[in-house]
Amino acid sequence: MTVIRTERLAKAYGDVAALDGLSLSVDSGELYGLLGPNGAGKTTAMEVLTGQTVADSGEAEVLGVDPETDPIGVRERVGILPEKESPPSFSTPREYFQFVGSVRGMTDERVDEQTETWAQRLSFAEKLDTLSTDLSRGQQQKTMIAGAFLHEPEVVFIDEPLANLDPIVQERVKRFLTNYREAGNTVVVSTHNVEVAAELCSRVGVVNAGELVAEVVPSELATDETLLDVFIEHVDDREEWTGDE
Ligand SMILES: Nc1ncnc2c1ncn2[C@@H]1O[C@H](COP(=O)(O)OP(=O)(O)OP(=O)(O)O)[C@@H](O)[C@H]1O
Repeated sequence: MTVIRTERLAKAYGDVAALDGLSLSVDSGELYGLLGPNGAGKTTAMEVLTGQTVADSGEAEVLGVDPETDPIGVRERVGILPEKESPPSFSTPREYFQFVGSVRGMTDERVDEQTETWAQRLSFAEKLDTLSTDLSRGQQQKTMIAGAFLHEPEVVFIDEPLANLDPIVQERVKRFLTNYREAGNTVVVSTHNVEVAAELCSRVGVVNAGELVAEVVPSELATDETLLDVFIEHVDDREEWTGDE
């Protein structure tokens, strides 16, 4: 069943075309990767799909809801991990989870349960009552990840989820995401990390200059081909510095 769909989405910021005819479709139970270079339009696509910004033209639908006409309806039903945001500096992770829980209509008991579960999953129980401003960047990221999944939404949008996490926690988050999808939920992950996309995603959409330029099922790649090969084939058309002098 299709749970996320975009049709010829376009959005410009001044003369920059952030989205330029993006069409894609994601089924329930997929861990779908949006893979693209810096500035490809991944974050803008996630923002349109979660009702945080409006496209200039084209269509978008999440769980049958149009994020342009009913942005609150979409946000009620999905989890979101934005790329650049941190938990509010004046609150502790526990308070942030209580806030998320109240917005998401969770009972206090469920919030407490989930707070303990996530603190254990990501090893930050001793930081639950520390002001966010005094947390490390990775501890803030753990708080944001837990916040996105706290109410166990059936669709979750996550932007660079592994940023700032140590390798052990990265592995735990990857395993969690795989289990979450295997339980029938849908996750869209935006990244420019090819290895993460290849390892984690059931399907990857390569986005370049605001359009979908390729789709790949990593497990079906030929043995002599990698996701990086596909990425470079479709994206590396810029005559830029290669790293050699
Ligand atoms: N609020 C904004 N105002 C002006 N330009 C913007 C704005 N947001 C995005 N852009 C531009 O739109 C383009 C797409 O940006 P976007 O953040 O969607 O890319 P991205 O694929 O998520 O990139 P990255 O991987 O670097 O995070 C870029 O050229 C960016 O500079």
